[in-house]
Amino acid sequence: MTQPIISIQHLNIVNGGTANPLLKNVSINVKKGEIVGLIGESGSGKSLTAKAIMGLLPSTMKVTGRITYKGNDLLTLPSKEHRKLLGKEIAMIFQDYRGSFTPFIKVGKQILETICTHQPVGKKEGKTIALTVLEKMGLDAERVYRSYPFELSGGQVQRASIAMILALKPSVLICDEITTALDVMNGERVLDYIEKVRNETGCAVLMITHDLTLAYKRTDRIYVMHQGDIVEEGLPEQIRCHHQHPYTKKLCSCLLSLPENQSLPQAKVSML
Ligand SMILES: Nc1ncnc2c1ncn2[C@@H]1O[C@H](COP(=O)(O)OP(=O)(O)OP(=O)(O)O)[C@@H](O)[C@H]1O
Repeated sequence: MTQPIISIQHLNIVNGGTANPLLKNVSINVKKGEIVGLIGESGSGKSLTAKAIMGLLPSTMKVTGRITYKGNDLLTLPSKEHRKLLGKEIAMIFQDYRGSFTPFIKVGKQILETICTHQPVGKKEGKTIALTVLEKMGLDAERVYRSYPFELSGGQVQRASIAMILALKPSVLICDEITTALDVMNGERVLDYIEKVRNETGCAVLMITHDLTLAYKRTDRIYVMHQGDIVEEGLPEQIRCHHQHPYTKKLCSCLLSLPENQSLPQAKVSML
């Protein structure tokens, strides 16, 4: 059986001075080449799980358990060693993209610097990689490359920040609600490209989302999180049709109540 590339075991997080744990005994495994969904309502602990992997939790939080990556426990790894893994090996696309770029440095320069820091390439090759990924995100690559972040729309900045991370081709990619700021077509385009990168590089993807449809369509396996607990895990179809936990049932009932087969009244559409 293939071993997970990243394994979270019995992760508990308590915020200093409070009794209620924010995460309770969370265990999640992601194998090479797998896209794993982590779904749950707002505040259930999805982002804290991601931040624990990235070593980005506030120092006030007390963390126990293990997060194993290539034999290292990320929770006990010295922060200098942990930081070395970020980018090329473990990368995260954040829900809040606004901090991805420094406002007064052109987007292209920032992407190029990131690529050249993490990949053994020179500036010329780095620029070609940057332009290619920007184009894959459906952007006017040349224009975005020479723009300042404030000259772009929110969705364009988000796609440029996703391009910057995907250019690094990490072994583990964490995506935290990455399509929330995007329109449907661009969201699909970004997810298609992530799938392509996964197929080409075999990277492991942890896809955090509260969008059940996205999780069903785009992941190989799903974990359901509720109030800091993993309450269910399985294949998308198992979660959809054979769930056991009352919370998963509640989640799925929202999706299944969509009027999929209902005959809708004929609407008149006029072409302009
Ligand atoms: N810096 C912090 N200090 C104290 N509590 C925090 C902090 N960050 C998050 N929390 C708490 O931890 C819990 C889980 O938060 P988390 O951000 O992981 O939720 P989430 O599932 O990602 O939600 P969303 O889908 O809204 O992003 C919440 O109760 C939240 O209030």
